[in-house]
Amino acid sequence: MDPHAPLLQTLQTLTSVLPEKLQRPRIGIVCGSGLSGLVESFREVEMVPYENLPGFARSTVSGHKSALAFGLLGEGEGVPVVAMLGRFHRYEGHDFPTIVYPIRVMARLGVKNIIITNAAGSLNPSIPVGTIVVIQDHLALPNMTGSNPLLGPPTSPSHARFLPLSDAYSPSLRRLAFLSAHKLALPREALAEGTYAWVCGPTYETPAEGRMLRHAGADVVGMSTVPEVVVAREEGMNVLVMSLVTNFVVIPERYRSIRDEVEAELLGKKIELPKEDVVSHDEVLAVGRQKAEVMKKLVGSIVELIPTAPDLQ
Ligand SMILES: O=P(O)(O)O[C@H]1O[C@H](CO)[C@@H](O)[C@H]1O
Ligand code: HPA
Repeated sequence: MDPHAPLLQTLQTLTSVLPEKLQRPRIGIVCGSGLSGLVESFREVEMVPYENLPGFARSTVSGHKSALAFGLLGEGEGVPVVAMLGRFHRYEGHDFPTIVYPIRVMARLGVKNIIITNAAGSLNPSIPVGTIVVIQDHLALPNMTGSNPLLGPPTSPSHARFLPLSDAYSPSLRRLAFLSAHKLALPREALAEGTYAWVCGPTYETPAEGRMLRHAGADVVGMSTVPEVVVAREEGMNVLVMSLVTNFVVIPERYRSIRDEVEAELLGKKIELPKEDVVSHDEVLAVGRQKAEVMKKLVGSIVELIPTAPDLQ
């Protein structure tokens, strides 16, 4: 896809269907697997299906809708926001310009701060299922091995050819996440800080892959987000990422030994086997549903605080 061609048409379509007060959202939100319910706290919502928007693909993953939601969030007049109800993943077969197209649209609508959510597996024994991890850094094997979302000519002459990512995750926005958790009286363990590993998917990790990512310093792993972060940074946005831990990545301390089992069997002995978990997308969506309310409140509170932070304007 030529990423430039439809941008103007997309913007014209949005201007023609949206009331004026929703046309310049200040904050963008990306809803992860099972997290599209974030839109329930918006007021004066206008939904624009992706199929009506030139340049937009359709999401094919359950737990992801296919619409942009515009609305007002927070007390008083409310802050104009736009949310992606459904994102695009590389494993769906979308190319990178398509995956990040909605982020480029948000940037042209005037979004300066973006809150990206996702569902992720925990690699860290001290980060249990249900925790919301405020991402401080990422580990992107695809970026390092030839599948970087910025491959190819820059989409604008104003974009840096070599984008620094050491400052990708805004400390000011991360601060607002923890302040919000305090304001909402969430228990301390509801939130954690950590590093997100991006894998292509759609396979979940083997134990050896999970172990490698853990040893490499990742706390959670998922199949999205990093392309959006990279492009949001290229477009000059401040980025906050919050991962909801929906499952543990299976990393057994030692492998079940089939040889031991056979040898024991031959000696007439029985070996007690530990139960081995297998992750499923249904499990991922179920935890999303359980934690929808907390995530909604947290995002709502952060959105309300952003206009009060001078360095985020
Ligand atoms: O990252 P999001 O879109 O929240 O979804 C996560 O959940 C799916 C796997 O269950 C994958 O798409 C993974 O990336
Ligand atoms: N691995 C990769 N992506 C995921 C996982 C996981 O365990 N859980 C949710 N998204």
